[in-house]
Amino acid sequence: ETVDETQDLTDGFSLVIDAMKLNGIDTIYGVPGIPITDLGRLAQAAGIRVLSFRHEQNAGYAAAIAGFLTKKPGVCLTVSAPGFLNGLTALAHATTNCFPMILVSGSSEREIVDLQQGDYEEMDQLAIAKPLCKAAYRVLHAQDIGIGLARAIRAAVSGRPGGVYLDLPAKLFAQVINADVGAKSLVKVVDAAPAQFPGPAAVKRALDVLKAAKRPLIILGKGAAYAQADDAIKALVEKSGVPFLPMSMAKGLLSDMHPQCAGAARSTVLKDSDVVMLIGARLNWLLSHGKGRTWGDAPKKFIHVDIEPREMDSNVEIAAPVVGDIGSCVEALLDGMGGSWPKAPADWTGTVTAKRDENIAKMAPRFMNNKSPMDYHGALGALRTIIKERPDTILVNEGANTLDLARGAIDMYKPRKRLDVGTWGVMGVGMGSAIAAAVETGHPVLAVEGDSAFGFCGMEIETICRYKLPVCVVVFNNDGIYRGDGVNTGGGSDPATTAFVKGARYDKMAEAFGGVGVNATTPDDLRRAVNEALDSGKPTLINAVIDPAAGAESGRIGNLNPQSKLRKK
Ligand SMILES: Cc1ncc(Cn2c(C)c(CCOP(=O)(O)OP(=O)(O)O)sc2=O)c(N)n1
Ligand SMILES: Nc1ncnc2c1ncn2[C@@H]1O[C@H](COP(=O)(O)OP(=O)(O)O)[C@@H](O)[C@H]1O
Ligand SMILES: [Mg+2]
Repeated sequence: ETVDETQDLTDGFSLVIDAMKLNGIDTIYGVPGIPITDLGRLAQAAGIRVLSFRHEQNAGYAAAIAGFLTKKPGVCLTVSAPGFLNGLTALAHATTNCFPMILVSGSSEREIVDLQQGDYEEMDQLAIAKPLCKAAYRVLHAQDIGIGLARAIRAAVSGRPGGVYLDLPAKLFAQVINADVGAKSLVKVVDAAPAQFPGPAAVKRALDVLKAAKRPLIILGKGAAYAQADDAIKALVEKSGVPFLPMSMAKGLLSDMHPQCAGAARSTVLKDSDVVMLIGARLNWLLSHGKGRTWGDAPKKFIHVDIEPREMDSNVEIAAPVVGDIGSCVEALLDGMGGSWPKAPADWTGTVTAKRDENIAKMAPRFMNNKSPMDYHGALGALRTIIKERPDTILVNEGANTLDLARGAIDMYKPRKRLDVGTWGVMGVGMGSAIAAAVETGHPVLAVEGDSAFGFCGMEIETICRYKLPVCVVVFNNDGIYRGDGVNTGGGSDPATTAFVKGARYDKMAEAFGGVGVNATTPDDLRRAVNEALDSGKPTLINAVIDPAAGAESGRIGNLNPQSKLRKK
């Protein structure tokens, strides 16, 4: 395009910002630096909220969770090479968890990279990103920025949501074109995530299988939470009368207190059910691949509702695949059920409810203990009460024991209020998730972190203080990974490989940045400090002292760890 200098002009910086605003992208999570420092400044000046983090991985986790919460792609902006690489973990995490996110990274000049002539932060970022995300695009000309961003948005949210990489070489930003040419080049994406309806035959087949069930179960996954088809899902569960099992980030879709919730009877319903309807949940390692002891010997029939056709038969035969977006699929199932539908057999629902109530009663006393130093259940007893009293609070959770025990201990009452490590079990998602949850929803956030998990992202406490976000972080400090009483069997002076400084005071970190720091040694201390934080909305970091001997190696998944057979007893 020749540029007519007598006319209004625009440039790459402005076109990126205009394309984002045109498509409703109002927030960017990132870390400034060459070549995108000015892009961040100009975006902020143009009214986009630009949040600067201390490490790109946390900005990426924030963008991923923003995508999960809003169904619009969360945007993470990084510098080239090292910044891009730091963002990649989050991009791969978003893709694995089906969260829509766009990693936008500045990059080096193609001519120099492709001749490997040693550019500043030289790296072929597009090639490196491709295997780790849903789609990856690079834009070389200013007039292609509009279509480039449009493609990235559609790729992120359509079909199975996921991570997308958008590569913007440094030279692109200062390119100048005529403003009218620029304006015409922008694309406002129409219907980015089109409804995808299931075939009538698939719906009928699924309902026939469900109707014939003697011991049916519905499993709700984070895809069902993401779909924001809350009323339809509730209607399906209640019309069918089938017990439901929420996966971690689907908790609260229907309250954990709902009479059909089988969360506390998980082992029973997985083992004894004869028909299982999966809604936005994969039969991956979290559900033992649909095979083995967990699922008992009785033959099972699976109904699988998912937008990704290739997910069907991924692990076990699917008797009734229902492929489409969850909202459309659940509406179609409800229509197919017509006016009246036989409730799930009473002997089955009775068995499930009895088992659930028995397990809840067994656990109850453990949450009442007032031990000091606290054990997990004593500390969680304080927190579960607070979430029950404050159901709008968003709960962020990571760790091993801190994650596994909190998942079952803290009931959730509303959809998309529990944000945790997701499918990979990656440590370090906590602070980014907490920041995005506060920014995107305005609700107060309670982040319950193992001390090791917190260590991966703890520097973002400064970010939380800087933006004055209503985030209360509770570090379950058991002096280590899994436990704090490990021993260096080599007899040297080094501590055990899983140990941390004994009696560390994480709360003092908050004071460094003007936040509130509290050291809590009893459940009452913890309850008081969290309530004060949630009432004040002030950034707060609570060091909850947990008994170093209270945890189990790798929480609930120790069986995944290979053990040496030759190890001396
Ligand atoms: C990025 C990363 N590194 C390491 C791990 C391995 N890992 C690690 C390091 C965990 C931390 C557990 O310690 P914690 O202090 O966070 O929790 P508890 O001590 O309460 O169990 S849980 C876990 O799977 C991981 N999942 N992700
Ligand atoms: N809008 C949607 N409609 C249908 N399926 C969806 C939608 N969004 C995500 N999914 C699907 O939801 C599933 C989420 O599964 P998973 O991450 O394993 O959940 P969980 O770990 O909670 O069981 C993925 O297979 C994904 O394709
Ligand atoms: Mg720990």
